[in-house]
Amino acid sequence: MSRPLIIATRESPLAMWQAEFVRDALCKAHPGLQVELLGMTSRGDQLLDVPLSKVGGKGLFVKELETALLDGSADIAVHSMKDVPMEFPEGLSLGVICEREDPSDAFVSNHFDSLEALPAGSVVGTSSLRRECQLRAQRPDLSVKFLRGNVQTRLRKLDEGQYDAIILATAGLLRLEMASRIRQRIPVGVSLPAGGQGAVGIELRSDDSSTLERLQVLHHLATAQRVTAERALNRRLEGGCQVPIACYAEFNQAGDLWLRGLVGQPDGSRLLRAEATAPASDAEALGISVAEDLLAQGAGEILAEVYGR
Ligand SMILES: NCc1[nH]cc(CCC(=O)O)c1CC(=O)O
Repeated sequence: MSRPLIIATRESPLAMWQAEFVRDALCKAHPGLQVELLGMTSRGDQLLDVPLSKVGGKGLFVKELETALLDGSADIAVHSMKDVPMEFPEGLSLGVICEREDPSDAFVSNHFDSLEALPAGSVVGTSSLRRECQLRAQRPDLSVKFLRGNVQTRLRKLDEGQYDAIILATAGLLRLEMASRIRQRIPVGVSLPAGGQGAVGIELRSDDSSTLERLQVLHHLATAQRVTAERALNRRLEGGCQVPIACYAEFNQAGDLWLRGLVGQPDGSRLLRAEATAPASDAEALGISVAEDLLAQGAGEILAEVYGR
């Protein structure tokens, strides 16, 4: 019997769901293949004290899941694409991108049906500058309050009455079987999502071609092309998910990629928007050109101010 394929995963409910989804799909596609989960308790955004110089890189730090991939204790790591940094440690790469779930932001409230229905002065919870700047631009009469924690923690804070409404990713709620919590899927034109939102990606050792081959059944080309354009925009703007940058690519009726991007002042006083279309084969160039359009409008100053805080 061949040795099992091991998935390194964080132990939050959403991370576990995604790892189990990949495990189940692999087991179904490859009868007889054993797939095991290796849970890692520490938080994903905690950097380990393992300088990349040890594994051949320079000055970067790898996260715990990636350490497990590099030292061979696991074979793959499953990520929400919107949380995946642009650069990978040497020796690791993104193997496949799975089919995207609903990319929208969700309006969640125990008292109101939609963003539009919120009375003036309502308190809305989010910790995302991207959501905050778009919210404030449309509804300067609302009070946006910081909200942190995983999906469950955020919902608990809502239920305790600390907020009138909160904004979460629709995809996370659907995966956690909390669709009934969604009062409104906010149209992407109203709250432009984060690059990669709703898509799951799989990281593995770059030289592990047999695992990559097994993963191919999970690869979704159209999603990968869309996310490639979005990530190219983020990379050009040096953005992660801690910045007021939104971008979203979809296919238009002509079959081309249509990418919309946005950079906003967190207080909502200024929102820069740009968009363009290109064939999917030019996804990368499309992301760069929309980013450069935003930079030409002054995105650099907004981002420099945010990074400087
Ligand atoms: N930053 C946290 C995070 N990373 C991915 C998701 C949701 C699922 C997804 O986008 O795939 C969430 C929660 C949220 O933003 O509400």
